[in-house]
Amino acid sequence: MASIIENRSTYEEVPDLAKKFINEAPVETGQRPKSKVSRDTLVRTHQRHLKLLSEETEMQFSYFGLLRPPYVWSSTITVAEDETGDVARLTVRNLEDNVVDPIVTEESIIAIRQACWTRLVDGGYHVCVDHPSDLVLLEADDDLVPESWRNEIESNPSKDAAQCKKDGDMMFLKKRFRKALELYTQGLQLNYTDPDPVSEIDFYRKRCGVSIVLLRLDDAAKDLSKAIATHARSTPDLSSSELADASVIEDWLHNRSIEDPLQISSKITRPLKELAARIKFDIGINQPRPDYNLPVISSYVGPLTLHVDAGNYICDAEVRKAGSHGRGLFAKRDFKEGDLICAEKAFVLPGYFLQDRSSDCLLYSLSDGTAAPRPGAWLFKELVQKLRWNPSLRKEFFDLEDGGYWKEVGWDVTEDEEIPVDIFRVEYIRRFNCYSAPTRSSDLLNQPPDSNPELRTGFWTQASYMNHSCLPNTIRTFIGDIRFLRAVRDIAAGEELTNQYVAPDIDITERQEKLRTMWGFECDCQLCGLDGSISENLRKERMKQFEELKSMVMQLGEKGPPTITSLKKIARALRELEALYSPSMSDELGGEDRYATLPRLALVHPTLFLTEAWRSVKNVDRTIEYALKLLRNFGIIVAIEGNELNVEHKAGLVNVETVRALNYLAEAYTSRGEEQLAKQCLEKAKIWYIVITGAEVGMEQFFAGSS
Ligand SMILES: C[S@@+](CC[C@H](N)C(=O)[O-])C[C@H]1O[C@@H](n2cnc3c(N)ncnc32)[C@H](O)[C@@H]1O
Repeated sequence: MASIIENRSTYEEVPDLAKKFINEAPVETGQRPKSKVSRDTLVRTHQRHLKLLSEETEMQFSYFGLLRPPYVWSSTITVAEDETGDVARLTVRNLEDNVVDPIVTEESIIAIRQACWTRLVDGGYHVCVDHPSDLVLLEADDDLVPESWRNEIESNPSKDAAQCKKDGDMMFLKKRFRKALELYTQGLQLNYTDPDPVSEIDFYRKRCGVSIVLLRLDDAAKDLSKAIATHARSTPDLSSSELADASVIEDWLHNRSIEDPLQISSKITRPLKELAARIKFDIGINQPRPDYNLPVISSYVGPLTLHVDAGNYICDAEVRKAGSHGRGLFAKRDFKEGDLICAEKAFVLPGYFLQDRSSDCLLYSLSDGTAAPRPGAWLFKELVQKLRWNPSLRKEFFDLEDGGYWKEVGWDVTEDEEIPVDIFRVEYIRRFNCYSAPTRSSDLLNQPPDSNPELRTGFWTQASYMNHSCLPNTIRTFIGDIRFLRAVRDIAAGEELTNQYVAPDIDITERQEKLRTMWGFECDCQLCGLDGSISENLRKERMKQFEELKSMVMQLGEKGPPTITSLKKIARALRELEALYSPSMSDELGGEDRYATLPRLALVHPTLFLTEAWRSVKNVDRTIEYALKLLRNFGIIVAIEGNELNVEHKAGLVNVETVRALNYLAEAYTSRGEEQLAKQCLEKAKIWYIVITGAEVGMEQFFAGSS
């Protein structure tokens, strides 16, 4: 047990030092501290840190890293003493703490479960609480509070229920949400002594609103159920209805259905109805059909308005065993190219961009030395909090892939037991299953090729069951916090749905290395099977020629608009590289065209360059030739018979470049007067546009001038 004797400060330790202390810890485990820093020294140092933080200067401590204030997000550090007068630094990690609404305030009395000490370089000691539920704030009259401290504690002046409500409202306005909760709870207790249903409903409603803000959805659902049941019991028409039973309402709030068979929404007042809608949305509603007004959703989404009020449509895909790949997501019905297969709202999506390198927070894994910068750390923290406060959401989350962690260290949790929120397990699940997402996938189309698009990292539960393929049959896109999954080609019921975790590197060795280190597997898709079966010599030769071509292209780019001679030179070099994929030129391809329907990744970039270059010099025939080659190198085989365009891509990659290639073809066919072919190219390009952006939004501008 410890008492907070000094105001808070937050900062981080250098992870390597923390690791060193952990390694040395066994020698001192179970002992009382050997050396002590005096209370005065500790408080003085802490005050210096606080001053530095408030002055917003950079700090260089002997045992802390070079950091910028404020460090409120990852851990909270303060000074505490126990009843014997021993003083130590106290670090609490993963607490939903912030400066405006602090949890551990000055003079708080806390009990720590499984308190453990580590030694600091200045000889002082450090109590560390890793799991937020290991820290309990005690009330002044709690039996655990030492006798000697009780006399010093001022007792709370007694209030009546009306005063509690007023003070709670004030705290809510000041964003002191936890204090508001406390006051509403106190008010409710006082209300029991002199029951008044109107006041009771009001307290439950207010407490429910605060819990929603704090993402404590289970608590919010409990309070709203009680508010509705009290309302029903005190309304003559409803007093003997099912609405008077709070457990019926609670089940309805949790059942994820859009159905309302008891007409609960229409029988309650508007404020209660709005809270019910909020809770159901936040827990997750599943709708049976893929009907979304995408232009409207897209229009109000922005960096500060990521959260979309829409239900999930996830019912036409199911989780099943996927052979050696563990579990996977499978189509429950046939889908046509371009169809929406799933739409899912994020379980958690914090607002930080991955590019935000001002790392005032780092999530450091002492076990494998990996470090996640601020957006990853923030995602982890929000996951911990959401799971901690909402036991109803845990089963779904903890069923996900954790790389075998829980199997190794965990135990069987029975149905009636609460699943523990093991923070290491949360972190493993985060690492294997998070996705990066733009605000809107269509925004990415307008960015220059080498720009660094603004992405966030978030977590979608159903998406977490999807396995990777370098030649996927679906593409995921985002509008705000909703993830859409569309079919790249026709998919039959029962087929596994795959997507690309990352775009494949040209070289198979690099490709597999990335998948192995980040997700612990090697890809066995058709392309990896073939690329992996050819000799190292041929692979190296391809890469060598690719690099040479790339530098030719770059040099040309620096010299201004290309000349016809220079383009012909690059086209010659490209033919040599093409030969390395051709059956006739290579014994090891065995005379067979093994790449006949597969992407030839090393050829993609030079072909793209030549397509755009021929278009820029207005050579229509060459533009058509190279646009078709570009599609072919992405594994998309286009056959033209008369006026008919036939596009086959069972193992092809659809992306912005292939949409552009079709657009260039449409343009070129139009200028040759082959309107029918142009129309078919454009129709296909428009379907693929929706596949790669999620919606038709922005399509007109993208294709402007080519129809
Ligand atoms: C996002 S989860 C996908 C769902 C996972 N298969 C499961 O059973 O929960 C990612 C993990 O799935 C496995 N995985 C995904 N794609 C795979 C593939 N192409 N081959 C083998 N394993 C794969 C890897 O273990 C990876 O870490």
